[in-house]
Amino acid sequence: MSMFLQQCPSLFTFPSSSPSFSAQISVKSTVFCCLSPSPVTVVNGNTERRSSERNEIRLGLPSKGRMATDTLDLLKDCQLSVRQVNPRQYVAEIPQLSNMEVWFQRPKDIVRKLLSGDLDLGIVGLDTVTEYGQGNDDLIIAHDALEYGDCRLSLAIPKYGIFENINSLKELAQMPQWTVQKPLRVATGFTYLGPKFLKENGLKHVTFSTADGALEAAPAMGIADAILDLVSSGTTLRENNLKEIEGGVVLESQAVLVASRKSLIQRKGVLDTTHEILERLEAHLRAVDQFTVTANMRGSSAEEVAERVLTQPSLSGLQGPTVSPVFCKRDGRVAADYYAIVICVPKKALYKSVQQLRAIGGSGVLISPLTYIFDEETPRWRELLSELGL
Ligand SMILES: Nc1ncnc2c1ncn2[C@@H]1O[C@H](COP(=O)(O)OP(=O)(O)OP(=O)(O)O)[C@@H](O)[C@H]1O
Ligand SMILES: O=P(O)(O)OC[C@H]1O[C@H](OP(=O)(O)OP(=O)(O)O)[C@H](O)[C@@H]1O
Ligand SMILES: [Mg+2]
Repeated sequence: MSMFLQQCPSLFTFPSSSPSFSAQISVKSTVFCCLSPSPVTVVNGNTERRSSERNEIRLGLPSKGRMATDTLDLLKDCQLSVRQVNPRQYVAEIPQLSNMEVWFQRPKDIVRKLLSGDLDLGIVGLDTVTEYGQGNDDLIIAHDALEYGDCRLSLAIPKYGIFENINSLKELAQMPQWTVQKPLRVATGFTYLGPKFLKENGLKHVTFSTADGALEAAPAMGIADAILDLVSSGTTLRENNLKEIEGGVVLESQAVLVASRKSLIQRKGVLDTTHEILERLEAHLRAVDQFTVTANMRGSSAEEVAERVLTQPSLSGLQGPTVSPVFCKRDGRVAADYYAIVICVPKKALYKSVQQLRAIGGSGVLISPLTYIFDEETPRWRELLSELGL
């Protein structure tokens, strides 16, 4: 059967039974159409083979785009380096984690494949999980703050024309211009979250169009009145004469570790592997921007030195200072005139800490970066178990 590429305009109505909300999504996209009279079902994920037939644990990582490198860097920093034979090969391994397959996929496909049971774990932006997960209960955010890929999904309108004095979502909603015949036209790649957000915020007459990128051009091209897209530095909006408005942020996003509830509960080894990944992520992320500071201090006893250290606000460390005697031999006798103190200090307080140490008699200050901070328990592991009812 021959297949050909064709422009297929299609019209989706907003998935709502509410008659007051007249949103429609008109989607013009390039799709594969089949020369067959019978309808074709297209799925992104498992069809025939049962996902439970495999034994390996599968982690989906972004194959390209701005998340790809940062994800590999984070895993490397957690001593979970991904070993990829060559960059065009989509399967890889993490030698530290036995029975683990890494699959490189586009972020949206990671979410789809978690839902279809073809992946067990994934790292993507929260925006992608929320958009493509569509509130599906099978997706669990195991780590919600991997500290990269920061951006927000936000509504933006032109700075000029009828929008010149419009600065909030409320003002936008109250503009008399939007009617059934002439609705507010919003361009967005977020065709689930966009309509949901605007409906929840009382915008009644809205239509949506979509494109795969460069949405910021839509208002100037006359295609849309507003756009709903990701914003990070705000440069793209500014350069295209657009502005964000108060109340227009749909969600704040960053990279997250997401898991399939079914896999966590049913697939052997997934829960243990998730525990290990979570432990390493939390220990590493807690240690980022923290330094160990050691210094010597003259004193009469460990308690006296500790008291002096604790008079300084930047020197309390994680659980208070560690103070240990430094022994030396004097006149044939072993004595401790000096004490070594060890504290953990955040980068931004580093210089202040050194100043405070010196002020109370500290000398020989040594500073080294921290790799991990392992707590007694990983808070997110507790939360995950409780989410799973375990
Ligand atoms: N400007 C940005 N600053 C920071 N993070 C961003 C920014 N834009 C997107 N992201 C994050 O990176 C993720 C991937 O974005 P990226 O642009 O690489 O791929 P994409 O837009 O999903 O695909 P495409 O290659 O089709 O543009 C987004 O889902 C979001 O979480
Ligand atoms: O606030 P800023 O720092 O300017 O970033 C925002 C831009 O980044 C993303 O686009 P991307 O670079 O991914 O291009 P795309 O439109 O092709 O996806 C997003 O869609 C915005 O256009
Ligand atoms: Mg993009």
